[in-house]
Amino acid sequence: MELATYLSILLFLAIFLISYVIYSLISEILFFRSKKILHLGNSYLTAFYYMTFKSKSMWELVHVAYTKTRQANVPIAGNFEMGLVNYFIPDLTILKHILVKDFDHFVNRRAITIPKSDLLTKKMLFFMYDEPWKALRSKLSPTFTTGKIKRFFALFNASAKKLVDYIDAQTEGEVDLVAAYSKFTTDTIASAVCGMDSCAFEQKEHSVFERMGQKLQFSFNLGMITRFVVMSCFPGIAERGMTIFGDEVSAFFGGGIKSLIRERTQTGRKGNDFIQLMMEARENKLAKTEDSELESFERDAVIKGEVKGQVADLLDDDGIVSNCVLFIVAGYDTTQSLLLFCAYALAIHPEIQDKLRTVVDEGLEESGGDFTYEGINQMTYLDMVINETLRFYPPAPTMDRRCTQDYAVPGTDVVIKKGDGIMVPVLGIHHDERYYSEPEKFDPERFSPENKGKINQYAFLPFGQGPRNCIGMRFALMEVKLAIAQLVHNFDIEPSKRTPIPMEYQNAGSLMPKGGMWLSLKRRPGTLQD
Ligand code: HEM
Repeated sequence: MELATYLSILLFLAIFLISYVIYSLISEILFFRSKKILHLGNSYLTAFYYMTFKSKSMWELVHVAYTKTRQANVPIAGNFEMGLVNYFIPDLTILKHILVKDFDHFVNRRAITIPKSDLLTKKMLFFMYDEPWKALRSKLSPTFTTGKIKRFFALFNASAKKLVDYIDAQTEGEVDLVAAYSKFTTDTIASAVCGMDSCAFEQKEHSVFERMGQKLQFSFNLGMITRFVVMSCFPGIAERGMTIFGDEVSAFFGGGIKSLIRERTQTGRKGNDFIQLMMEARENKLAKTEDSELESFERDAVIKGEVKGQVADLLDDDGIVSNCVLFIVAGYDTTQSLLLFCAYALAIHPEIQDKLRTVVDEGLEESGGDFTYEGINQMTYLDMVINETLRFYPPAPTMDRRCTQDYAVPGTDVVIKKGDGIMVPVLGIHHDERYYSEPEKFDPERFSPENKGKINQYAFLPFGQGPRNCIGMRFALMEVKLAIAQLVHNFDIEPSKRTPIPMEYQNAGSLMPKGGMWLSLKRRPGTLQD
């Protein structure tokens, strides 16, 4: 091809692209203007501008959008995302309707359509819609009750002790807690979800489970973005064998979990893990939790009305594989994020750390020198510190829904159409001075027994709200409380030269520090675990 022809084609394509971008931008602006809704700007151009010229992460970008809505004092704003109308909702009354009261209009997430050939994700609760989601969620809820989580306590404690030894062996002044907590969450998840020993602490290099577990993370690399785009825009192509996490991971988890199910079915042997709980759930052997046992967060999560979906093939062996993998994915990054920011907050607030240590040490003595489930639950100040960390650094800074039936937003003229998306700006709400006085102050006292009743429940959304909330909350909180109790009991935590102050975030699926979480950890002499 001649150079001139080649250049003409390039020029034509460039003009076409620029015209398309301008056309899309104008249509987007006109769309929101006609509805009298604050337009947040084109999501791609805004992302490009802030990430390139202002070095902001995607989470700070969502915060910029939140500030815009606060300044304009509007209950709802919007933009387009991947061709989808996306409503950004900072108003707590509207959120209460969307997440709980009118949940039947917002049962689904904005999730992509998963190819039926992808073993690891095709039956994940997270990606399920409508009646099948309701059926599966109703089946899985009893696997996360207090009694079941209590059974995992000994596993969590064993992993927390390995964590202490691991950190102790590292201490050369400063430690990057990202690696330590990655091993800890891998270890707890491997044993609680699949009854496997991850060997994460035993090996200097990453163990196989750790390596495979890390490949299960949603990240914003080119490969994963491309797969998501193909799955969203060209589901037909995705159906020809495309998987989200790749074949090696599919073979590892798919093969391992299925052979465990087979072995248990043949021998009758039982395990203390989610595989076992799901096998019992599919045989209807798990008792339904009584309403009287539920806290308000869980009562709001109860699915109202008759559940029509059939669960039989959702929890077959493939279904157990998909949902084991979901628990590994959902519980890894989020839990690690909470642990990291809690350690960070304690390092930069020594007075809070001292108070927490006194509570933990006293509790430990009362329970005879080792942590117990009941003892950890009685540490009110530990609960307050974790809650304040979840407010200040929510591991999931946004969450979403998709509208399933046209919906007139109460108190406004806005009608959200079927198929439109909703974004809930959790991070922004958690730092809004309308709901928290001095929101930029890290203050666990907000969550003291006297004060916590004053917080609007829709202004505290670390685990979401309503029937689609986080099913693993109890699991995560117990695991994190134990690990933090072990940390403050065994170490003095201080900032080091490399500690990021102020904090900067990376572009990751959960809120994560940029460049690691370096802290100085000094072993306390005479600790009970010595
Ligand atoms: C600190 C740790 C965690 C945080 C902050 C967290 C947060 C969240 C949030 C915000 C959601 C969406 C809720 C909504 O849309 O209303 C969610 C969903 C979910 N989480 Fe968690 N999570 C954590 C740990 C876990 C763990 C340990 C598990 C499992 C063992 C888990 C399993 C799930 C599942 C299965 C869903 C989807 C529920 C559904 O679609 O019905 N999470 N989580």
